Amino acid sequence: MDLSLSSFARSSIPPPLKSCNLTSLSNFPNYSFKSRNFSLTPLISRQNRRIRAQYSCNSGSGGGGGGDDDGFVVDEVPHLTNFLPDLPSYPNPLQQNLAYTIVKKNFVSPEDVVAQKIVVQKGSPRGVHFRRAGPREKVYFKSEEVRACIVTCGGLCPGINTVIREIVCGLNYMYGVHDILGIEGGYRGFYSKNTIQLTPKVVNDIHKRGGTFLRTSRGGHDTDKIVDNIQDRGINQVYIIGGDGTQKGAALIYKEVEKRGLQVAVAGIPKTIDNDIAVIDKSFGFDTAVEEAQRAINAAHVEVESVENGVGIVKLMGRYSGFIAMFATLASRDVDCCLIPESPFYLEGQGGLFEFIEQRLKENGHVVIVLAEGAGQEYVAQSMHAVSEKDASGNRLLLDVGLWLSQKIKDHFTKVQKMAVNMKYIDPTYMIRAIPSNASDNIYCTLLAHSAVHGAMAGYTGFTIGPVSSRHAYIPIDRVTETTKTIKLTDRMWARLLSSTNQPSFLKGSPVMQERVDKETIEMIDNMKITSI
Ligand SMILES: Nc1ncnc2c1ncn2[C@@H]1O[C@H](COP(=O)(O)OP(=O)(O)OP(=O)(O)O)[C@@H](O)[C@H]1O
Ligand SMILES: O=P(O)(O)OC[C@H]1O[C@](O)(CO)[C@@H](O)[C@@H]1O
Ligand SMILES: [Mg+2]
Repeated sequence: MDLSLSSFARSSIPPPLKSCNLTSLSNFPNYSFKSRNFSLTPLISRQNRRIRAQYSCNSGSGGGGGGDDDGFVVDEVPHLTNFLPDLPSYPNPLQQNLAYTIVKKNFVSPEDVVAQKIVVQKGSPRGVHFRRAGPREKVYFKSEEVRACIVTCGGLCPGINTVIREIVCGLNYMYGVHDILGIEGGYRGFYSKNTIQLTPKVVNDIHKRGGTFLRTSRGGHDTDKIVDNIQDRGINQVYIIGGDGTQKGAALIYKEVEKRGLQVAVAGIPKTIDNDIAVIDKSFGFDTAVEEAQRAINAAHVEVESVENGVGIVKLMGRYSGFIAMFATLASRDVDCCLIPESPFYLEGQGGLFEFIEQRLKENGHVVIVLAEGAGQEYVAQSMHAVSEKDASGNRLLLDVGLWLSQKIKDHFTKVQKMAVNMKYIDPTYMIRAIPSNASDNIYCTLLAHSAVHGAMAGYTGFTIGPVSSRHAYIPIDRVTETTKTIKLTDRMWARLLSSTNQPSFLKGSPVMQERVDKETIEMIDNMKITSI
């Protein structure tokens, strides 16, 4: 009997919850629970995807249940059997795999889920959970019948090649799948290019190189043409590596595949140097990027320390989210000020950037500023009277805030303050993105790739893989695309940064900031004197 959560979802029978003390449940004779009076109501929402099992444990005087509603929610990933109910399953070939036979618990239990929030309060709802990633006892593909393909889309990021390599090797070595195609040059490669055959030998060394072995592109997503091509080529597993835009494209592919009733598993592997993908803890390549950024910050620091009134500016990537800038700043300790898209800043007057620079120059003789590329875009656009341009995927092309800020600082100090500054502007953005992944990212990429392979073989589809609260989980694609992850100015991490650099918070005097952050927070930060300069 299939005890997987998807089978519960399909049959509207909620999963057995070990946390509720139940004795028996006559409605569900196949499951035994330990408790007395119990009633149970499954609620299905979010297009039948999110399964909410509401448990009422009426156990009298504090009988140890989870309260009236313990708010346990599973954010369900689609399964091929949702639209192909007669699909046969097979024993997982990993049962015969030498490496896996010695593992104590070979397969992930179907009931294992990962909690999105791990910090909880007594009595609070148990919250959203995702299906835990890993190999399942049953698979829905015969290895010799699998024809997989891999595509990479969007910008570069350290580690893409490791993910490609590990999908190929994982499919080969764990599942005996030998037919794997590389789609070249992003989504448009499906319908405009020949494929390349990928074998462990072909991909053996690629993790040592930056970039993507399969090449990439922006734009060119045509769902019908892509799915026609998948169908024509007899592809039944699609591995799609890319950022938010790519994952939106993957969701459309999955929906079209479902509409056509094809036995095709669609697996998304989130990639973004900006670390702006929602739900997952961190994206691969991010650590490598932060580490590489240290070299640029260090260079800026060495330069400005060696001259009089040295002002170093380092521009890092981060279109809408300043994660690289924030973490690189926190890691370095040589940075005086970090500017990110989420926190509007201003230059002139009390509490402004110029005042802060002047003070640091007087105190230390130099200042280092780390700037995310998406910061201050509104000012640059105003001063350059620039027309907003877009790339092939529809992303707004950013103006060079680093050049703009360098000029503004030079002008201010020379003309207004009559004080010459020694400006050193470093733009290492592409250098940080184009390198191979470091050791820990390599391990992370391996886990992602293997989890994607296990998920597709187990018949899941329309899913993205990633760590949630430090455990790898299968997440419905639209959960990761519905919002962009940004730095919360009211979170403790940003407070850590402010108290480490002692930079202005720009809360006072910035109408935009006052709109974003509530009055109470402004007062609280003021009282904490983080803004004091
Ligand atoms: N809303 C969408 N629907 C379908 N396809 C999309 C959508 N947005 C983007 N795409 C496609 O996804 C691919 C990559 O998108 P994009 O260039 O925005 O990069 P990305 O995946 O967001 O990665 P990153 O921003 O990290 O570089 C492109 O081929 C683009 O056509
Ligand atoms: O110049 P490209 O390749 O379009 O990429 C630039 C953009 O890609 C990103 O690195 C996201 O992948 C952004 O930070 C950056 O703005
Ligand atoms: Mg994107």
